[in-house]
Amino acid sequence: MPMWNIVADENMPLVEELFSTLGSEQGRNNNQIKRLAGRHISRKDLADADILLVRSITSVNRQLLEETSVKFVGSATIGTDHVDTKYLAANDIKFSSAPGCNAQGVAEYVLTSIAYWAELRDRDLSEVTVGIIGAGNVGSRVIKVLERLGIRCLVNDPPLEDSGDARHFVSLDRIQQCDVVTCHVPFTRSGQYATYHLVDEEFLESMPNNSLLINSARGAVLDNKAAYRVKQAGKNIDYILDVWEGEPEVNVELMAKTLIATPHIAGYSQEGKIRGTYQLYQAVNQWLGLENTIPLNTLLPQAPKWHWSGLLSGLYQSLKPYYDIQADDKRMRQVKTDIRNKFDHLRKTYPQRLEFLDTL
Ligand SMILES: NC(=O)C1=CN([C@@H]2O[C@H](COP(=O)(O)OP(=O)(O)OC[C@H]3O[C@@H](n4cnc5c(N)ncnc54)[C@H](O)[C@@H]3O)[C@@H](O)[C@H]2O)C=CC1
Ligand SMILES: O=C(O)C(=O)[C@H](O)COP(=O)(O)O
Repeated sequence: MPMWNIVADENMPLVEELFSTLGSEQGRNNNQIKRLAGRHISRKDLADADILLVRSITSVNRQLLEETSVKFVGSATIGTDHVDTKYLAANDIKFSSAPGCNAQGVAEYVLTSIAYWAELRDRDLSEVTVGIIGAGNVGSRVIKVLERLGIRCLVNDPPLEDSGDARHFVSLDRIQQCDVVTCHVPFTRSGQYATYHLVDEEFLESMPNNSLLINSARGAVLDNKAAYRVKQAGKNIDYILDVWEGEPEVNVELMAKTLIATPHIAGYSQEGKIRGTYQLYQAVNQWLGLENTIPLNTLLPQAPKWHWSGLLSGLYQSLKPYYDIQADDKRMRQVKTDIRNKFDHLRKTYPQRLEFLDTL
């Protein structure tokens, strides 16, 4: 008789290794693990499930969970906009996500993006100012990396500023004037700090000529239609987009106008995915009052690290052997038709990528 019935997204690494013997120290084992495609997990699949482990493509809400036996939901992701946390709380279903798990992967994506843009547009990064919107786990890491290289950063984060965070923040209007803007906010539709279309037509029009906008937060933080219109009208601005409004749908007209287009893989380092599953293993253990018997460091790959040289000229070429963002862009552009149905496949078959920055 299995102890726990677990349903997990098929793209989550190490679930069997971490969860199949969970509870065995109490003489319980043989948990049953069912792996399913995240976008197709249905209420029927969860009829007898105790634990549901998802990634960002499963909408977790009443429609999915009502009349199921799920008692714990874990999302091996930073973002939680796919989860109706109010519904879970009201129905006594424990929820845990994986804050910060892939923040380093995103920071490395952003660093590489900026380095690529600077090389292509012949920009001296010591004279460039980067505006960061959102200074949580990802944004803070981006700031650390860029400042360590001597690149000037300005930061906007009204929720943190209002909470009394002592760091120096600037207004969104000031961010609009930066040479590079990069978004690291959660997706929220309502409330004082809603981020839906935070970067809209007016914002893009206000950005200086020859500037760069990076969105690796959530698609709808950027008004995709407005981004297309602004570019179509002749504005001299570059876009590097990892996330798309309405994924797995992609606005292919906008994609054609990007400098780099990727299929929501900014955080897809091997380590980031492993940390995501591991954080859920820790959370389930805590929920059950069990010890974490498997240490994280036994699961992480030992990746070669890039040497911080402090040299900004030639930065992209020095990073490229560690992370080739142009190859990611090429994979996405090779999809000529029906990208909606190929988006998940691009992500599922994403080549192994290792983190290349040492401890920050
Ligand atoms: N493309 C990818 O592969 C990945 C994307 N993400 C996205 O990045 C987002 C940010 O991740 P973390 O930094 O780890 O989250 P976090 O929760 O640590 O930080 C988010 C920050 O945004 C700030 N914020 C909220 N509303 C804001 C607003 N209206 N204006 C300015 N700042 C605002 C918050 O105060 C907070 O400091 C996630 O919610 C997720 O959507 C995260 C990981 C991977
Ligand atoms: O952690 C997040 O937030 C992300 O955006 C993830 O990188 C998304 O990856 P999937 O959960 O969609 O595989």
